[in-house]
Amino acid sequence: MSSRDSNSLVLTMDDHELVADHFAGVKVRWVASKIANPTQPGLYHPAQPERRFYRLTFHKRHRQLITDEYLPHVVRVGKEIRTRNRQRKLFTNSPKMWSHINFEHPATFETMGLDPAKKKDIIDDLVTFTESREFYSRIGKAWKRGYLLYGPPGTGKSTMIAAMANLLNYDVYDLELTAVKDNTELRKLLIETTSKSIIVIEDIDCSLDLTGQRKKNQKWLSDEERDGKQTEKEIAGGVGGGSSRVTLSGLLNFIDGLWSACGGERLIVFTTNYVEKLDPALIRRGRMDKHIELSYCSFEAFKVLARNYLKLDEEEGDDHPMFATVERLMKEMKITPADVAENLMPKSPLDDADTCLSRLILAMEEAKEAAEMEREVAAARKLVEEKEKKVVGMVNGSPENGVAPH
Ligand SMILES: Nc1ncnc2c1ncn2[C@@H]1O[C@H](COP(=O)(O)OP(=O)(O)OP(=O)(O)O)[C@@H](O)[C@H]1O
Repeated sequence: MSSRDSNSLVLTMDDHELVADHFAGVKVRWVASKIANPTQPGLYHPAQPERRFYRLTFHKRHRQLITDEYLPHVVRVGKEIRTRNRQRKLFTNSPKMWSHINFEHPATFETMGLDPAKKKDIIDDLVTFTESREFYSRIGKAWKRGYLLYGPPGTGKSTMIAAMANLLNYDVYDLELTAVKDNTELRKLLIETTSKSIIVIEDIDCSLDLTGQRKKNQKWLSDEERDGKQTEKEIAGGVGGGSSRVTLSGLLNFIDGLWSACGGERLIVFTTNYVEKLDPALIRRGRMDKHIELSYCSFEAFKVLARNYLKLDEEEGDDHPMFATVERLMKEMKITPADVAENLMPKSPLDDADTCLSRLILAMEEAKEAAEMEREVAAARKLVEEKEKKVVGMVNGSPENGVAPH
């Protein structure tokens, strides 16, 4: 039997069935029982459901152990199982409210092309976070952690968020800031998020005007605001374009104050392709606790992808004859994990590992040539520009720019 919105099996006990359990060397017995409701259904008394319960029996000398340790243990493990089995959700914000679909992204850290040491560091950090409820409460900090994922497009930022959610069994709230009307709406949406969730703001550099300056394109400002009746500070950092007026300060307030007060186990993840564009206030430690750079594919990361995509066995997976060429090329040019993945993907049922690796090598060689060509063109252009400057300098007679005519 499966629960309403989950694919996992749910086992139940039959009436009067007995199940034995052992805890700290003590044997206990659970029996499923029920009591029929004594009231007869009638016109004014609709039929009441029977009362179902579990009877626990154990030797009386273990009473303290059972009440102090065993029962809390059962409750805790039960909650863990429920969390593990529940169907997770992907929420997106349509105007004013969250709507959701089932979250079924298959990415895991195992399948991610990432250096093993970096992978371990991130997994350890996440697992430590989830196990630190008491630590956070002892030091008086809200049980939350901020991650900043940055790097070029196609390096796995979104994939990593899915892997995080799958590792921790969290829901994902994908917050599109440009669809949020103002700070009040932002606050409302964030209060509605539940515990054990990841709140994601992708491409944060595109979502907020993080320079703290007014954007030139201020279509969303009313005439009053444009006339300066609202202070510069109030609107600074508002979302450009669209009709959103979420501000940087609104977002910071939420991260520091309100959200912290919500309690519960939450991660917030920002992603960006341009970390240097972000306001330092937004990403300082304490707000974004862990900064993770996702970059071009390393040889170690390639090996993970190759093993997964090409179904290489253990031996081949580490030392295929074509790997040496890939390793050499990776030192000479940059390729994103997304491009590696795309080239390793079989394009026909006849494609075997060698075909896919040859395709990758060809793509890398072509990209390397194109990059070299681009470099040569750029160098030639620079040379021409410098020569032009010199000529202009000579014509103008400026000693700084060229040789002054006598
Ligand atoms: N490190 C990786 N490991 C495995 N697959 C990856 C990795 N990086 C990228 N991919 C593959 O490339 C595709 C695009 O990756 P993803 O969307 O995660 O990149 P991104 O960094 O979020 O890009 P963008 O900045 O454009 O949003 C994914 O569907 C995935 O299949």
